[in-house]
Amino acid sequence: MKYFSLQNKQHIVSFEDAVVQGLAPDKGLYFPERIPAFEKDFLDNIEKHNDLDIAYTAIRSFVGDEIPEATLRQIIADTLSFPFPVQKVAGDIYALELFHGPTLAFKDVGARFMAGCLGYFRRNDTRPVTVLVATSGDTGGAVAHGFYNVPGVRVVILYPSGKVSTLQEKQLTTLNGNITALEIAGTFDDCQRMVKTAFLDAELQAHCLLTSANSINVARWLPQMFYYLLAWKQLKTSYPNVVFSVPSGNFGNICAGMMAAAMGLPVTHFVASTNVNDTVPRFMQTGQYTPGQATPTLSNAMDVADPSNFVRILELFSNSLPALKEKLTSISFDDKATAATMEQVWKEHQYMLDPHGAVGYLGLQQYLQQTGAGNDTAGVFLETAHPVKFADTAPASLQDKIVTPERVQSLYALEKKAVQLPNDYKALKDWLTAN
Ligand SMILES: N[C@@H](CCOP(=O)(O)O)C(=O)O
Repeated sequence: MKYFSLQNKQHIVSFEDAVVQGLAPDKGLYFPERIPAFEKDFLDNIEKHNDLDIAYTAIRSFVGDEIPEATLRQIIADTLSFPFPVQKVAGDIYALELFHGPTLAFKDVGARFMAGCLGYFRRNDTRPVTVLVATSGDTGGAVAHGFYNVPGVRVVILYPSGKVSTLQEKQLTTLNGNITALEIAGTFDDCQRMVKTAFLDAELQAHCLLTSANSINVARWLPQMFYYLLAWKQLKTSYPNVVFSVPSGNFGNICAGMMAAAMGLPVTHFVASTNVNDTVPRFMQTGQYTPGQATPTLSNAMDVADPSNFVRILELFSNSLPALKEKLTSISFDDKATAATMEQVWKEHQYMLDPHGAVGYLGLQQYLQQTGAGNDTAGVFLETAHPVKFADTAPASLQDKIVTPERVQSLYALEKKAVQLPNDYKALKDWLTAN
């Protein structure tokens, strides 16, 4: 499989180059040259396959022969070492729980898969690589954990000061070792812009080898397809149809699901549920893509005004808005609705939503009501993070009911270590050059 830059289709690279570079030199995201199709027999019998085989079947065409089968299978086994259960919440509504990994968010899958691929590609290379990553909350912790102590790799995480939760900040700032956190006086979009500018800076590139671990990197983006296949495996024998509602910020997760659908996974419809950072819902209505400034919300990991991966979604639909509308609906919800839904779902169904899951639940409910879907349709919202990550901003009535998983209990006592930087690319460049 080869990959082309979405800024210039003539710029074509291997999977390895796409992973190691992260972003094309023209700032374009890489996109696969062709969309492979799942075999009918595989989809018809998906429930008979184990999770590792499903993931291998989904990803192998994208990797081609650039990683030997046994190594790729091992990377997948290391990536998927925790469960991805579909939990019934009410009637035909299900939560696909993606928070059972080490950092309690769905980003663990992409971060671990990418760390495995990068480790393989750099096995004979002694030059250190710097993984540069921008986070609005969850990516940073997952990347820090996934790349912690990986030889020859140093991770630099940019996060918006005062805009991540207490636990998210602890996950980013307490590992130390090969992980450094830069606390930027700006928004996530500012952090993402600084990271993308660094990839275009030839002078900096000559000084240090840089790659990205945001979902702009194909090895972070594509393994997110696994969630949708693993959910379908659990639901297929009970439902002919499935609708996924995906809490969306940088749109990598939903874009991976839509890639799986383009490969043949029978998904009836996708709902991209956002908070008030509604660039995509507005685009779907008006055809105008006008990102403004991000607004801080309860679902902070989705506080993204200019989602990087939306161009990939457009590419999947040959940039046709009418074609995209056939498969995707996008709806935004404010914090008032989010908090009220968290309280209501707990009261009525004893299911503890996190704010991102609550936005996903709201989008699903609205879409199913509007379309009058019957009980032959499983409605699945993605529970992308554990509620404890947002315990400090959860409605007061829920705070003492949120259980802290053992694997993060010790984090609260650890000391935060972060370097404060202004919202200014030159400050980042100077820091990277000096360090
Ligand atoms: N929601 C993200 C923002 C970055 O998204 P990514 O999937 O492109 O890394 C976060 O939690 O940091």
